[in-house]
Amino acid sequence: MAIIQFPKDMKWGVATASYQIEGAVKEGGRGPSIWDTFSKTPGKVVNGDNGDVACGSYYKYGEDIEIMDDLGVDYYRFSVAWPRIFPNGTGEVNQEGLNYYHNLVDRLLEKGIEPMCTLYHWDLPQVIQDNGGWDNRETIDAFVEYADLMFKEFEGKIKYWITFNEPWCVSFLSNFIGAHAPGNKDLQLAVNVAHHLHVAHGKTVIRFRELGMEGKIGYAPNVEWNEPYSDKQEDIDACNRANAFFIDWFFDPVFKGSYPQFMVDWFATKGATLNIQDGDMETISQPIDFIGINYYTGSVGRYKENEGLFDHERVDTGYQKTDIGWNIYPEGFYKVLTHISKTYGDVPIYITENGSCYNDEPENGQVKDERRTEYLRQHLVSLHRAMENGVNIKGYLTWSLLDNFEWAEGYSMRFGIVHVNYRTLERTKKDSFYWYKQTIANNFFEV
Ligand SMILES: CCOCCOc1ccc(-c2cn(C[C@@H]3NC[C@@H](O)[C@H]3O)nn2)cc1
Repeated sequence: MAIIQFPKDMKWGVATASYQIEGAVKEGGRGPSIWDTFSKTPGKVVNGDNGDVACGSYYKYGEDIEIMDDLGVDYYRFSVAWPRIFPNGTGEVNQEGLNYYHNLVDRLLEKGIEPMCTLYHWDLPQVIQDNGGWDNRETIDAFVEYADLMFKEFEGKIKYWITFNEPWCVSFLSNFIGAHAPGNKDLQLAVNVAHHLHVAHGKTVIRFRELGMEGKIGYAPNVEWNEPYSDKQEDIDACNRANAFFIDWFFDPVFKGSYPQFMVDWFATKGATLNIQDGDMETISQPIDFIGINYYTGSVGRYKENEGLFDHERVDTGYQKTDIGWNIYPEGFYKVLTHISKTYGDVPIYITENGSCYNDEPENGQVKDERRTEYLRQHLVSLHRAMENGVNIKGYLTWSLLDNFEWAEGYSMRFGIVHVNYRTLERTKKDSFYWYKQTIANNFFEV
């Protein structure tokens, strides 16, 4: 048996998001979000599921925190629902919404758990969407107004801030592929949205610095790794494009102050151009304190003319898959982390999401989810290997604490280390929960 030992200052945690766990969508003064609209649109979400109740965490957050206390986490990454704070997106502030998050944060701090707050995890106020959403540059300032209020309100309590979760999902998945809210299918729109998210991120970092806030700020892109099927240049180029879709497009503006030219040119051939205003790139590339990396999967890929957006196809080389159909590819975790470190420097990295979908159900009060434990084990081995190779990893937060509303998959797909009965809202700690608890306590595990 080998021991995988993590550094003494390694931080461990769990992650969730507001629309996926809170429920109480019409309570506490909350206004509607685009996910309330999208989930109620027939055909958009499996089984017509929605976040009306979810895990009931608006009322059960105390129980969730007791579970986290038992788990022994250092950090809890959650998101704030913008429409709980500004029901109409801007203007009048909803004190009940602020009170909810104060109660949550205060309870976390009582337990010695560090809150890591995501300001935007996809639940855009519907009123903002009605005014053009992220395609409208006015939304940038609306977001900065929201962030400014949150910084001031939670000063001294929240010390880790994430501006945007997975800008690739907010832009391309939601406005080009159309699988997530608001469900547009327009490449130019998606490119506009991505740019406006970047500008909003940069302006928020500037505001954070102007306020002289104690704490750290970053953002949390989702990445995958596409490995060339062969050493043929066309396969390498195709995978470079696929990787740039998730990585370069969202890292270069922040860390280099420019978009990757080969991708700008490629998008131009597809009819999508960048609409950059004076000062935008300087705004976007404000130095940040950390970056959150969300990694789930990857693939071997190769060139295929006229296939998809990038003349690129995934090759099924026999990787096992999770219950949501994603490849189990721990090698890709190591490769993407070493690529990011080599390309963008020594920026402190928190793994803000990594986890797997397995739909095991309780039997006699136990959930035997050995496959999830094996996924965790394999990916933590890759993480450790990346750290041994110099990648500046500060912490690991698994997705997710709870089974929850998995967007277009609804409640059909379970990512939690704790099972949720969506009829009774009963929580059941899975076997993976106990393995993760032991790993956190030991700061090592055996392979
Ligand atoms: C080519 C067509 O493809 C259609 C679907 O394409 C995707 C891609 C990626 C995802 C996806 C979902 N998650 C997990 C979430 N991360 C944030 C948190 O809220 C988790 O619930 N990460 N990526 C979904 C769908």
